[in-house]
Amino acid sequence: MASSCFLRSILFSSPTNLRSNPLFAFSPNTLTCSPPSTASRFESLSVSSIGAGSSCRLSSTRRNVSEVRSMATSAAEMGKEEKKRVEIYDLEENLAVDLAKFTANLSDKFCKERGAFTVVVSGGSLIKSLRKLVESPYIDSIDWARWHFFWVDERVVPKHHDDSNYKLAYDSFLSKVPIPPGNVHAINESLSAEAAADDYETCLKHLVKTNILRVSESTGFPKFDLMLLGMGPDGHVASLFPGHGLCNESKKWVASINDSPKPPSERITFTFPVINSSAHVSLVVAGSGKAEAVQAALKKTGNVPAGSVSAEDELVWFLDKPASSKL
Ligand SMILES: O=C1O[C@H](COP(=O)(O)O)[C@@H](O)[C@H](O)[C@H]1O
Repeated sequence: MASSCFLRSILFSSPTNLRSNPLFAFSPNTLTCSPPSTASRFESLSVSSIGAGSSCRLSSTRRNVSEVRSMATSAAEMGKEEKKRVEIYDLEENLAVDLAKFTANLSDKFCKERGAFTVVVSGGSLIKSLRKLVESPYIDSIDWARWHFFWVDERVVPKHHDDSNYKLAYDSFLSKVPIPPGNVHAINESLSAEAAADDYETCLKHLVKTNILRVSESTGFPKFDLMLLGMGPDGHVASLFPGHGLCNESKKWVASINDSPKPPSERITFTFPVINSSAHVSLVVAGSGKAEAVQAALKKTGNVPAGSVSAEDELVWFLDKPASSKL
């Protein structure tokens, strides 16, 4: 029962980032120098065309307010770019191996540092990409008792329904790992979408009070340790769809949507301020059908919600080769 409240090229936009050196194996916490993982096979791609990556020069000249504001915006954008990297894998199988390693490393770090690990997942294809985590060595080495598990979005359908993101995660992930049931924070699907969103937000606020969930010092929104997200072929993330007004929600933590362009129409979703206040975010995308949306998000050739995703500490795009084919 869930809790009641309900390459190898590592493509960095910052050329100065140490991790752009392929000698630094994937190790988000320690940056230890070791040979790249043999499990993943990458190909080399050039980096310069992805992301802003431009340098910002400041001079002692007096500037007017709008100049200063625009410099601040560019600096903020640059900061986001520096926290972003893109990993491209020949095979989705290798992507899944590294995604498990990445998640296990963060689990280890946060469980040791703060005694809890707050993890958010999306529905869709992401769940299949988490399959290596429920295998050896991770199944036995991860401190599952300290995990707190959330959904970035949910469809307002019964938990046993095929459209339920809870069911998807339960069938292939939660049923296989010993996360305490009270740490699995599912939505209350017996409520209306609006009430379920409010209820989930109340649940998050309670977890903030009890120090399970941190709050971002810079935004005041909850700061999850890790958000694992998929992306739709139209570039949507969570239930934030292209052109939908919810993409601009700036106050709510959790919002409801009754007109989702992708069925089912009734859903609840974390808002962008919550997603982007996370410490670590991974966007996991596979398949050629998503190549255009990946291009739009990373090369800014279009305006898709995935292009607005950022993280306070680190955003990593995990792509397979077909998904990266238009970069
Ligand atoms: O409807 C949804 O779609 C997205 C993307 O799904 P995918 O199968 O194309 O990866 C998913 O991330 C989201 O959680 C879900 O509700």
